[in-house]
Amino acid sequence: MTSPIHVTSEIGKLKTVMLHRPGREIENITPDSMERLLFDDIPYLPIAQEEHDFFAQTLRDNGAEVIYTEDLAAEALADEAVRNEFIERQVVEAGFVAGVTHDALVEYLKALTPAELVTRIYEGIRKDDLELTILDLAAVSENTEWPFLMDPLPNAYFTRDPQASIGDGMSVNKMTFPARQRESMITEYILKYNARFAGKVKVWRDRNHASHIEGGDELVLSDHVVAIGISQRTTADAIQDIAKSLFANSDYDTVIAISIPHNHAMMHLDTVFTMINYDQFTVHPDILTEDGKVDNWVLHPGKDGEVTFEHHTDIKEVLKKALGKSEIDLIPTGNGDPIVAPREQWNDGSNTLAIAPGEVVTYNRNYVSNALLREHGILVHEVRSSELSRGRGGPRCMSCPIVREDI
Ligand SMILES: NC(=[NH2+])NCCC[C@H](N)C(=O)O
Repeated sequence: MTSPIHVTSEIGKLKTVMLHRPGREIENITPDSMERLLFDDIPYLPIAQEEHDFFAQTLRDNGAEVIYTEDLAAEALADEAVRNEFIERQVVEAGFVAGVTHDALVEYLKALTPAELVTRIYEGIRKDDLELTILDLAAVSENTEWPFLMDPLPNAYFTRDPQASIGDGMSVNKMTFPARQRESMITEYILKYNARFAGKVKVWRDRNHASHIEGGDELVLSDHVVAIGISQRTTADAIQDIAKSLFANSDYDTVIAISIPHNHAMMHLDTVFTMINYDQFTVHPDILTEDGKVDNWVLHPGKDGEVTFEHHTDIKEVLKKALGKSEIDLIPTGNGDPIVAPREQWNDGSNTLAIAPGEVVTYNRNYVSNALLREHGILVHEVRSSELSRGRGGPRCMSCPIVREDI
């Protein structure tokens, strides 16, 4: 069985990548819901779509096949029984376990075609989409001011996070905030029922867990080393859990767990640290102490399926050893300037997507970081970023590599 997924590094030439084109879900954000929906502003959709199309075209122009979650999901949900099960689970996870509202939502969604269903799940379902009469007590308590019964999923264009390709398999993630949790159910159905993936993909860890992990924290450094952020979104126990599964079922034998601040600006490891070449990384200076240290733990297979772990602080030394390099070049976001670095990090200046060793896609607005990358010999393709950046994610967040060439 050859897997349709193959990602053994962050930097191997990108062959297939999964994106989601932002849709009307973006317009279903309001000032009141913004924080809960994990946005800092409301992007202007037509421009966000133009910017996203430009991003997709940049990837295609450089040899990548671009596939869209919305298309994969619609294909996966072609069968009526599968679709009905998906609808039931989406409605339950949106908080309607039974009762009048549950039934009305299920009925409404069942009348849609697969493509419409997927679009509506992303956009959210408003009360006034349904003809609802309040007939039971549960429906009375569900009748809040908020116009949506099922919230929009505006973060879906950050396809990096609900799942992560590692080697020939995936981790399908239990996400941290309710605003995003239903996103990874879409991945689950794609892997299970889309002909491209069905029956061919190993799942290292599924979404049926209490502890959470998100793809922005999962960095594939080589064919046997992954780095995972201990962050606002990824817990240490989830890391230990996926490490055990990788050690038991794959060629991975090293997990470097890197501790980063738990805040919105740096919600994932890939907002402060990315791999861009065999021996080059971007790093936001604020995660390092003055002498360049950061708490990290190196996990290896132990006895009886357990894992061993050692504490380190010298990340350069850890990377050198894990990757077998004599030097590691850490390139600071915003050239380490105390104003430029946090400004450019906020707009994802550290969130570079490597499309080949030493070749990256970045947002054009982070011009100080981009100039520095070029000085360090990196080939930089800039993409437009006025609206997309308002969701607090950059080129790495907006892409889920499915196939990369081995390095
Ligand atoms: N891989 C990433 N850094 N993703 C960024 C996700 C941003 C999104 N608004 C969230 O808070 O979830």
